[in-house]
Amino acid sequence: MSGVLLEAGGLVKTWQARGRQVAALKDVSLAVAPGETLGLVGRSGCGKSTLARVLTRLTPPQAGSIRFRGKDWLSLAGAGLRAERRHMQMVFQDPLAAFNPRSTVAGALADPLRLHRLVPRERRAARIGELLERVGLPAGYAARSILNLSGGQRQRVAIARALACEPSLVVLDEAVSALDVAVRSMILDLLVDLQRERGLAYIFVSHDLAAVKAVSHRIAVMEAGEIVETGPAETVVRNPQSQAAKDLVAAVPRLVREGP
Ligand SMILES: Nc1ncnc2c1ncn2[C@@H]1O[C@H](COP(=O)(O)OP(=O)(O)OP(=O)(O)O)[C@@H](O)[C@H]1O
Repeated sequence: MSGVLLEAGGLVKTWQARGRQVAALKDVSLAVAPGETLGLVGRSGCGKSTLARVLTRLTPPQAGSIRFRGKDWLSLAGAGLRAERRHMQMVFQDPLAAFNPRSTVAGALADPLRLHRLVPRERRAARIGELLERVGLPAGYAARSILNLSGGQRQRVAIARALACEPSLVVLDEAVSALDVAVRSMILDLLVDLQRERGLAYIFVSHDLAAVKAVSHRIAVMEAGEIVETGPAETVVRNPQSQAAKDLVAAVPRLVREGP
């Protein structure tokens, strides 16, 4: 893990809501190395999703800079942006919202392969089968409707779709929060395996410190639109410095705090 894959500085995002201004990001800076997982944790409303959306360019910030893979990410446009986008993928809490619900699994996975011309047409079906098997689903699931999958299976398809793009960074926003505990730990194991295998970096956004600690190398703690603490995951959990981190740590079971 050397060098910097993503570097954001001075991000500011203020939402306008019914005549009111909400400062969701006040002056946020962070960096992620290749192959690293940065956990982003904080209580509801602190600005985590806004930060994920700004980093993935779903929402423009009012100020700040982002360098990704050595390029000025916020100034890319047109074909340059389309080409670069595949390197940063996002997985949301509710994958149904990210898929066309009328699509089959194969359709959902074929889109990025076609769009980014990643495999020739005649190899597409085989690649879809490989991707499904890699995330722990039978290749035969390709023919199923997205609607006929469980939440955990849908999240596996969302991960497969991100992988199809061969990204360097995947931003996961509450990606396991809606899953039951057993499925959640299987998906977390899958994410860690994929990272080891492919050198992927993750930004893992969650309000759940236990899940964040399970996968993160470093943790950034957010509070009211600011990152108030960043450090190695073990250090933040064992010896939190900010009040926000102390509150999060106090809310998780002792076993998680003290680790194996
Ligand atoms: N599209 C929007 N329009 C107006 N205000 C918004 C919008 N999105 C977020 N906000 C506001 O910005 C603040 C930060 O919200 P955000 O969703 O980023 O926080 P969060 O930490 O991800 O919270 P949660 O875990 O509850 O999703 C909140 O006060 C929220 O109400």
